[in-house]
Amino acid sequence: MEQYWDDDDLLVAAQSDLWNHLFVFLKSMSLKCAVELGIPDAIHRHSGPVSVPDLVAALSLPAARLPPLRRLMRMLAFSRLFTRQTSEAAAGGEEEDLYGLTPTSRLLVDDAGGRRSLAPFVRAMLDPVHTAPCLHVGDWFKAADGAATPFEAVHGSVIWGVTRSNPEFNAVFNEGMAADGTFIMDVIVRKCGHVFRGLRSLVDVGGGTGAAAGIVAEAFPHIKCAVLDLPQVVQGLPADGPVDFVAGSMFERVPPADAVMLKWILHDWDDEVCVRILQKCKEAIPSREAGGKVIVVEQVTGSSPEEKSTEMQHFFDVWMMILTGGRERDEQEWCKIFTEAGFSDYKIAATLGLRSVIEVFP
Ligand SMILES: C[S@@+](CC[C@H](N)C(=O)[O-])C[C@H]1O[C@@H](n2cnc3c(N)ncnc32)[C@H](O)[C@@H]1O
Ligand SMILES: COc1cc(-c2oc3cc(O)cc(O)c3c(=O)c2O)cc(OC)c1O
Repeated sequence: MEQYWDDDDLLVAAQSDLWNHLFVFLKSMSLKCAVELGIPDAIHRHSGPVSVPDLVAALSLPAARLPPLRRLMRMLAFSRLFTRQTSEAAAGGEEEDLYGLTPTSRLLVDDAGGRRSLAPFVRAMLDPVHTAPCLHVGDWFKAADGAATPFEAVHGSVIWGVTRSNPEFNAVFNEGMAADGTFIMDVIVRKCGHVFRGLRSLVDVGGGTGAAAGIVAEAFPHIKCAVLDLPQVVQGLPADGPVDFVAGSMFERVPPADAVMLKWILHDWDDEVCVRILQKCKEAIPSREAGGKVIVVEQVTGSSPEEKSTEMQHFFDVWMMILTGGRERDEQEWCKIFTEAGFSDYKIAATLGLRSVIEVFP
């Protein structure tokens, strides 16, 4: 230890690492700003790399914001959200950096009817309702008031209570989840459509505003698709579309179907509650021989050899700890929950990035 502190190179490297931990939040906050300003859309509309003066004009920003926008764009390009190239100076003019989209910022562009834009997801996750509890995790650890999560300690209610009492946040949250639902279900039906083949009906439990179920209905028109979610989520949604909406609670009754989908639901809850949810799902489906199954879309931690993915899995686990009191699980932990809920077998049908599609059989 002594030796370590005697090495100035290590000392300075440790300080740089500390700064990295300290200021990495500026990455999220600058991303939030870029989405709020609509920078990815503006670059897309320009159909080619764009200078900062052109961006200021396209976004109708005050001229005084030109120098700070240059600095923000330089940082975002360094973080690989945008590309940056220096243009030739026009005769007598100044050199201007030009900014373009990367595959990451392309995900934030609202085209094809907004289908693939993940901008609403960014808005939802970085909404102050979500970020405020992240600033109070230390207080929550020390408090003896019994709040189950930092979210509850700050907002005085679980997240589903806030979506009920705060219509603005309810809309932002549901739009964010729908953006992700459309994005990932498109990939799931392409990459592991066999999971849905042969089904006559499917109910997406906690399926939000029906984005994921809508993709299944579009890809497999013969499957009768329904969504069960809380009243504040499904009320007012169209009754004549490809998906039927049922207002209710998965703790009371799951509508009968060949398959139940649980996408990003179980990680919101502790093991005992997951078992109860799965038991309700099991009551809703026929036997395995008759085609019954539960389709779980969740992370299986430890399944990726990449350090970056593993870091993200830890982030998710802490995110769930802060917001819902849920957790991420490895394969053994999933297996235990499925078995305790009375299921006989499961199969990891595919792993797409950070999430896996798991078929769970009665
Ligand atoms: C994390 S979101 C996931 C939404 C969607 N499945 C997705 O992956 O985008 C959790 C969903 O569970 C719903 N939910 C929470 N409690 C519920 C309950 N008791 N019964 C039915 N849905 C519930 C929420 O309203 C929300 O839509
Ligand atoms: C679907 O991809 C992601 C989902 C989430 C996420 O975020 C929340 C936020 C919240 O207030 C309550 C919740 O129950 C959830 C979720 O269940 C949930 O899955 C977060 C992500 O990145 C941090 C996602 O990529």
